[in-house]
Amino acid sequence: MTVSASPTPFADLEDDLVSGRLTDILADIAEEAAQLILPYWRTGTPTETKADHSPVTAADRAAEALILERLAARWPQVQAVAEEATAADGLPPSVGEWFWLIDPLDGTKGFIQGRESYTVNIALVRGDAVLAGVVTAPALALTWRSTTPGEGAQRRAFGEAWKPARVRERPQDATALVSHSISDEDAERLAGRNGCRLWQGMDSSLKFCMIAEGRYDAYPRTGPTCEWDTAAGQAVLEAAGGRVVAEDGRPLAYGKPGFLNGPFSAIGA
Ligand SMILES: Nc1ncnc2c1ncn2[C@@H]1O[C@H](COP(=O)(O)O)[C@@H](OP(=O)(O)O)[C@H]1O
Ligand SMILES: [Mg+2]
Repeated sequence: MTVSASPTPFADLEDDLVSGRLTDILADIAEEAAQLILPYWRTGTPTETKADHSPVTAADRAAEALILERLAARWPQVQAVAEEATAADGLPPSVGEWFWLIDPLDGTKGFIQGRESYTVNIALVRGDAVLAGVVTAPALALTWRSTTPGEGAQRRAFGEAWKPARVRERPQDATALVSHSISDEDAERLAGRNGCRLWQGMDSSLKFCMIAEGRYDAYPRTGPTCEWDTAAGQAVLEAAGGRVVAEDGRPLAYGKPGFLNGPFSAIGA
């Protein structure tokens, strides 16, 4: 008698991950969300304030609803942890081995002020490690993704073919990216601590992608972020040859209490 192992509920998800189909599909979903967001940008869309005092708009909510619907249709077995659902309904009491981390609109403050660097983020986590991710910048019409594990990162302009994305060797005048929410003094200190003479402010997870494509060298962060702010960017940057390390020197881990990150440094080469 032959006994065949019954496939786990996650076998097709793993197949999609290993074949690279997963981030093909995630990229299409993120770009579809971008098309929902763009009509709200620079049109004076009303802003509400969430319980944590951070801003939210109808664009955040519409994009998240679309992403959750698309993910559930294709992979109904995978739990989703998403910024706006969490803000409305509270944190899930627990997560399974596999889960999505979704930030439908990262860099909302900049989005409201009409800046270009806001992003759509979808990442797949297994245990405490991020395995795959996609970041789309609607206003720039660009998407970055991790590919089959071990096969690098890619970037595409909307409607065009994927091209490889890779971190650069550190130049003489290495440049750090930092959040707009910190002071110039803190930016200079953090950049110096990461071996960068220069620094520039930028919103959202775009910072990870700019390092992943070899335009900048580091993104030090001491202020709090949520796991959905970093997971997709970390997957892209790691695939591109970079690292995102917590204070203990290990890769930034996921599924932590409250889905809250401590300080970290994202580093290119
Ligand atoms: N006190 C806090 N706790 C948790 N996350 C915070 C925070 N203050 C800022 N953030 C996160 O930092 C993100 C902005 O990062 P940056 O300054 O690099 O653009 C915000 O994402 P959203 O714009 O999605 O709310 C928000 O989630
Ligand atoms: Mg965010």
